[in-house]
Amino acid sequence: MTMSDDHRVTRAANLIRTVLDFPKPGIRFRDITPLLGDVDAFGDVIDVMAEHAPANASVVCGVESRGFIFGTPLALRLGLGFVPIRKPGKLPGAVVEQSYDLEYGSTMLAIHTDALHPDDNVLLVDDLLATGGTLQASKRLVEQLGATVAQIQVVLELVGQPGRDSLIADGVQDLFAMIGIED
Ligand SMILES: O=P(O)(O)OC[C@H]1O[C@H](OP(=O)(O)OP(=O)(O)O)[C@H](O)[C@@H]1O
Ligand SMILES: Nc1ncnc2[nH]cnc12
Repeated sequence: MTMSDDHRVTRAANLIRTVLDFPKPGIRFRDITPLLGDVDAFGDVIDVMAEHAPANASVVCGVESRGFIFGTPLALRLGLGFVPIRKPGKLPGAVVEQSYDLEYGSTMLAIHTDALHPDDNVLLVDDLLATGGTLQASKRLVEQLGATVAQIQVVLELVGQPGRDSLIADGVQDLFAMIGIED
């Protein structure tokens, strides 16, 4: 069965709204808020993510801020702890940081240095994969702490953007993207 044969995935995909020229001219913004507002569809998305999670995952890491929306319920569903990867200046303890480029800008991400152990197998979660810059930086943060990325999950992949290829070139072997949208 492909993902598009799963009525749960089809319904979720139909609840993603496209907003033209947000936040900058030329960007087709994929807005997940209609999906989040539908409790059945939102619950289905977490179910499908949990069904695809690797059995050896020891912790879920989610990327601020939309990665938190999917990463925290997924962690609870899997019975795992959650580690936030945050934008700069937000985490109070000692951190490691990585800078990265976005489809519409450039910024940094950080993780607490004591958040992961070298034997952790991380399930890394975000809402959307576009250029891949966010998840590449996040993977580097996990690896800077000596842990391993067991799998990356995103709800939405912008097909035609370089994200998938750049993550694969970076050594990602397990990438689950629930919904692909031609960009
Ligand atoms: O693959 P990329 O080109 O890196 O783009 C994907 C990232 O962009 C968005 O986050 P954004 O930085 O807009 O922050 P937000 O989640 O706080 O809205 C999205 O939630 C992903 O994290
Ligand atoms: N086109 C897009 N829509 C929503 N979030 C994004 N993050 C990066 N690109 C995006």
